[in-house]
Amino acid sequence: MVLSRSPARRRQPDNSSETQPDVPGLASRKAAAKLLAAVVDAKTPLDGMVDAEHGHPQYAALSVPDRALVRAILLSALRFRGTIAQLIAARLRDALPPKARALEHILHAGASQILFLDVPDSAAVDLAVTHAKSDPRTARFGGLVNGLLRSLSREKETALPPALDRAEDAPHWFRSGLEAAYGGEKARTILQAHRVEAPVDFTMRADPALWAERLDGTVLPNGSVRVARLPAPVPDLPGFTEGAWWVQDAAASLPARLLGDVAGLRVADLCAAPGGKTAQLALAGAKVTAFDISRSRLKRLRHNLDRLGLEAETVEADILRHEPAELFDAILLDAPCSSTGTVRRHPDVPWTKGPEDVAKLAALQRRLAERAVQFVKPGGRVVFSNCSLMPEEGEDLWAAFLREVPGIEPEPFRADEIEGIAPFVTQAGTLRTTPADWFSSDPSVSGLDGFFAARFRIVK
Ligand SMILES: C[S@@+](CC[C@H](N)C(=O)[O-])C[C@H]1O[C@@H](n2cnc3c(N)ncnc32)[C@H](O)[C@@H]1O
Repeated sequence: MVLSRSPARRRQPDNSSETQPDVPGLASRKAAAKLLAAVVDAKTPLDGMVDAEHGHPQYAALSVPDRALVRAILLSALRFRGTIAQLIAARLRDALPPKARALEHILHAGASQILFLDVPDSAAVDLAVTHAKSDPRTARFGGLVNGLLRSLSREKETALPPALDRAEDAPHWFRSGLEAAYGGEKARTILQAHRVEAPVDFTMRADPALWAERLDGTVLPNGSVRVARLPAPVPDLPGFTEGAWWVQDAAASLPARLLGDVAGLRVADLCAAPGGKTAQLALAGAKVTAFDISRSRLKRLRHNLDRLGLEAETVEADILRHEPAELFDAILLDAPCSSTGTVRRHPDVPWTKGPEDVAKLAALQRRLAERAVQFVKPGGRVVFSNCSLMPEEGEDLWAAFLREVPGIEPEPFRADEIEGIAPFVTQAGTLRTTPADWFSSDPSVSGLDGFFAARFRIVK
């Protein structure tokens, strides 16, 4: 079915939803389209907008179940953005005009529900139509929204599988970056993994086997426990209140361990919040000082450590300016990055970031890594890490750092340092994980966050 846009009508737009605020389900659909616009058009990260306390007002005004629905609509709309765009385009005679942004977001939010969510198609269509009619920018497209989404609902069984095969669900800059870094085949596996919600990994204070049983998970080679889908919100799971574990992707648990035996050492965690790696270092017996530039994130770190019954000194500071009173025995620098390694959890990342952000963040990381050198005693170790998949923030940055920064020498990782890491240790002795790693026949328990890590020692 091919639809064309209906001609503009003279009559005033129907603002019925403004005057009928209690059309059930309408507020959540409006919030979904609004937040989709904020991500795609204004490049606003989703996390802040769906924050329980400080989220977008339209989101914050919703009930808890409606918020969950909005998040689900957005996650699918972003994970399958190319597929949805292709299925919409196939049902239009003319491409949507570039200015029809509001209409595009209503269609994408509606299609996300019809194709990927357990929402009755009729409700998804009717609410999208009501939404379109209620907005002066889209009021005249009510008929188009109705026809297009109904056609999608009728034809989805046959239309979706080939569209999934054909469509590219990531923007060009991101796909080409992955292809250049990992080659076509691995890039495709990574992009495929990005369509599936990541499993949840836990780092245990002790006894992973016992907790794997209690949480209905499995113990991974590195000792993390993996659960495909949580049966309840994290604070309601067994072990939360007593601080038996914390949520941490298995790949994110590796950098702190690659500092080696830190028992009794003074260790600085230079970009520490919210504190997953600080907790590991404290648990391993280090005397940890956790630095972070963000007061609110440090507050979260302290809250997390309190729950876990672990201790660390916390310092709110910009480490580009801060001068340590005393040098440390070892440093962990888990630097701010493009977060392109966490797309399974944050499918907005490829749409809110671009190559210019990667370049800026790589430059910042280089400055932070140079500062790290100033925090550590001669002979001390530094592990640098981040959750980016882009070599500009990883392998390339590391090669330039080694060439250009005096007074350091690399300390390559060994394949047997931590059980299970052998496949991730590169020829250069760095660590590289991707969502295509630890891939099994069941995608819901496969993959790792994308991480880069490297280690050096101060020789001055
Ligand atoms: C990737 S996150 C760290 C995650 C943390 N290591 C963990 O495992 O939970 C990066 C952190 O760096 C902090 N940060 C960014 N620039 C900084 C700076 N100049 N000085 C100190 N902290 C900084 C951010 O506030 C953020 O909390």
